[in-house]
Amino acid sequence: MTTRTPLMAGNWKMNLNHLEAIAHVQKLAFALADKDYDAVEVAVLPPFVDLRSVQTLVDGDKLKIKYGAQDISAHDSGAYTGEISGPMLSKLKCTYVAVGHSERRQYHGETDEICNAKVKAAYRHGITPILCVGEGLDVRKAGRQVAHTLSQLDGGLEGVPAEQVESVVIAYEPVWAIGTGEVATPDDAQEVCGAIRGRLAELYSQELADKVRIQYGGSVKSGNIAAIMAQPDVDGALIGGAALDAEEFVKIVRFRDQ
Ligand SMILES: O=C(CO)COP(=O)(O)O
Repeated sequence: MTTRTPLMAGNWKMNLNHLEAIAHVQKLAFALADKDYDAVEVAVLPPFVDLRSVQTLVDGDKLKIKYGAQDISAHDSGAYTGEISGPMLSKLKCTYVAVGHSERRQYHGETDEICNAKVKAAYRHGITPILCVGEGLDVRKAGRQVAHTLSQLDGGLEGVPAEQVESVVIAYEPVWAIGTGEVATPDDAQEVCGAIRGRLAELYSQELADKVRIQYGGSVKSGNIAAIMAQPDVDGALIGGAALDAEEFVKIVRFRDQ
């Protein structure tokens, strides 16, 4: 059985300008100790305009915090007004990029095909995609959460070779649990995260599936993270609101102490 280092990633969404970003990362760096990073990988996903400031801070102070973007263009350059490309993100040394967050799917019409092109764009430029999947409330009520989420997984990874997929991060974020305070139960999280690993084993191999980190996201807080992390197929969290409070985020990183 492969040991997977949990990944705690803060998705700041459209919060914190570049000055606030510096102050926030400094707070995290001050609070986190070397031993925290031995047990957990810590990452932040700030808005695009903050990335240069975060990079300068992380590089200059040799911080162990990783960072990445919240989106990537499927295209590498050209007439795509408002888009940010893989080459731009890799030049800023982004480790991660979120792909297909439910807010992008919902408000920006991102389909599985678009997400798939973005996953491929990330890999073309050495950036690890965090592919976000998860069902809305109607699908959950109909009991179709596993089928729905696996079809987003299939669509997002279509044609991506095993040597790339083994490094992918999958974030299971049930839409009804995002920003609502309505956290999925640990069993709900395990049901779908376990099914995702099962599908990866079917599509690729058990060995590959055992390497892939699967995060849970949706109203994660210091008070519920330990129970979620106790599930065998949950390898970290994608944290929205609670990641904007440095103290709370550090407590989540230290979930073993909760
Ligand atoms: O969407 C999320 C992270 O990507 C979850 O957001 P909340 O933690 O605010 O529910």
